[in-house]
Amino acid sequence: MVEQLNQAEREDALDGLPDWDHDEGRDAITRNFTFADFSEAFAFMTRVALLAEKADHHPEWSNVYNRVEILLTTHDAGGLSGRDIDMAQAIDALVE
Ligand SMILES: C[C@H](O)[C@H](O)[C@H]1CNC2=NC(N)=NC(=O)C2=N1
Repeated sequence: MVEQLNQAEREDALDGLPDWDHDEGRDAITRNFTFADFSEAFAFMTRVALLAEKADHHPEWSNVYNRVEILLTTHDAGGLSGRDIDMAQAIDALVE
């Protein structure tokens, strides 16, 4: 069973992820990425896909040409969990 973050954990986690927005309706975090072209965007998605498989935690996402929109939430918990925060940090590390 995966537990949702409580309010204090949620605030701490979001403070540590300044590039991510909290979608309150979904209880999710989102970040938009823009790359030079489709090839760069898809290469990034490939790297995220490998992270997701390794963690068994998968993004909701979309891609239009050089843009990638990622939403993270934990379906098994019905909202944000530590798994989303870990995944966001790992994704951020890919683009640092
Ligand atoms: C069976 C499998 O472990 C679960 O369905 C995993 C897979 N990936 C997942 N990804 C996300 N984002 N949330 C989940 O609850 C989730 N659950």
